[in-house]
Amino acid sequence: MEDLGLTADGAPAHDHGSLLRLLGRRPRLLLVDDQPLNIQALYQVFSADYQVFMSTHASQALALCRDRQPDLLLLDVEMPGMDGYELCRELKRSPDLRGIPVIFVTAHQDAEAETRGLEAGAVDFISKPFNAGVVRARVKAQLSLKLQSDLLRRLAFLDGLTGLYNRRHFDERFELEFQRARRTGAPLSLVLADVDFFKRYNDHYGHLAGDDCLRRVALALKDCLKRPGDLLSRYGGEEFACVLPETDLAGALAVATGMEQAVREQQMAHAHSDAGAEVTISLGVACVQPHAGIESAQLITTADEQLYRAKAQGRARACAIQL
Ligand SMILES: Nc1nc2c(ncn2[C@@H]2O[C@H](COP(=O)(O)OP(=O)(O)OP(=O)(O)O)[C@@H](O)[C@H]2O)c(=O)[nH]1
Repeated sequence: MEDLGLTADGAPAHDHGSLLRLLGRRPRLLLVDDQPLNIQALYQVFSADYQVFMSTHASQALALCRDRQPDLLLLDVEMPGMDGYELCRELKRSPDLRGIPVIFVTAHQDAEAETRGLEAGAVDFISKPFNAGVVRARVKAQLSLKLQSDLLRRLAFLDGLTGLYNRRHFDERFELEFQRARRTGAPLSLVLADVDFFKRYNDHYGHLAGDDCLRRVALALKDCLKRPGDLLSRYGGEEFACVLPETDLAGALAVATGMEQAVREQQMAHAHSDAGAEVTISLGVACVQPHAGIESAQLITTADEQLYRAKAQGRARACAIQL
């Protein structure tokens, strides 16, 4: 199961080591200074622990931010063309880039320059000539804050039990995919899956075993998805939703059938199911080629009706319909 970055007491990880472990790669640092010698000095401080990118022009640095998504920016103030303040303001205006913390490293020592930098959106201000230990410690402190805020943002969209995306994220992405499909004319499919006789499972095996069962179902479902655009989420208690962009009815039904099989193959004993000796799921599939006269909610209602039909027909199966 995916590491959600939670400590034993359920709080998000906050120490630098755990945050780096969760990041799973070396942090990316962008150095921007029009003087190559200054860049070189900073490079020597950071190259052992960071993946370092360098730029001597603010406009080039902006493009690098888009391409490489650095975790932190060390920025000089004085540069020909766009200066550091402007670059910082530009970053903070961009929804995709404003999360990158900026630290100014500058020969300016006065409070006015520092205030300007902080007002432009920087998180810290270091005067040159710098002390290597101090710069390293300040970068580490700001990087920890940035990684922790990334982690919190991620957790806000994840389900704590299964590690899948939660309902909130599903709602957002589903609407987005629906609008995208309406623009492109591509088919969009939705699969709703529900564990059969799960109340009886909980009653017989206990709630903790029920939780384990949901985790295993989640993993089995996840393994059935191969395309990067597919989105699986925990939709409700024992219900899962899967959005399949650019997927027609036949494709979606194939995915749903694979999911039904994958869960059955887990062979989790269910002594009180009328659908078999093991845990099974029922699935409802709906596909639409969105057009002006149709709302996203209709796709959900229709998939739900198909799920109901699968339950009524004896469970452990998928029912599908084209809208
Ligand atoms: N262990 C556990 N149980 C949950 C969780 N969320 C929902 N449930 C339980 O899931 C059960 C769902 O029961 P029902 O909606 O009656 O459906 P069902 O028993 O699966 O029956 P059918 O859907 O008709 O096959 C309820 O008992 C909920 O308490 C959870 O996070 N963990």
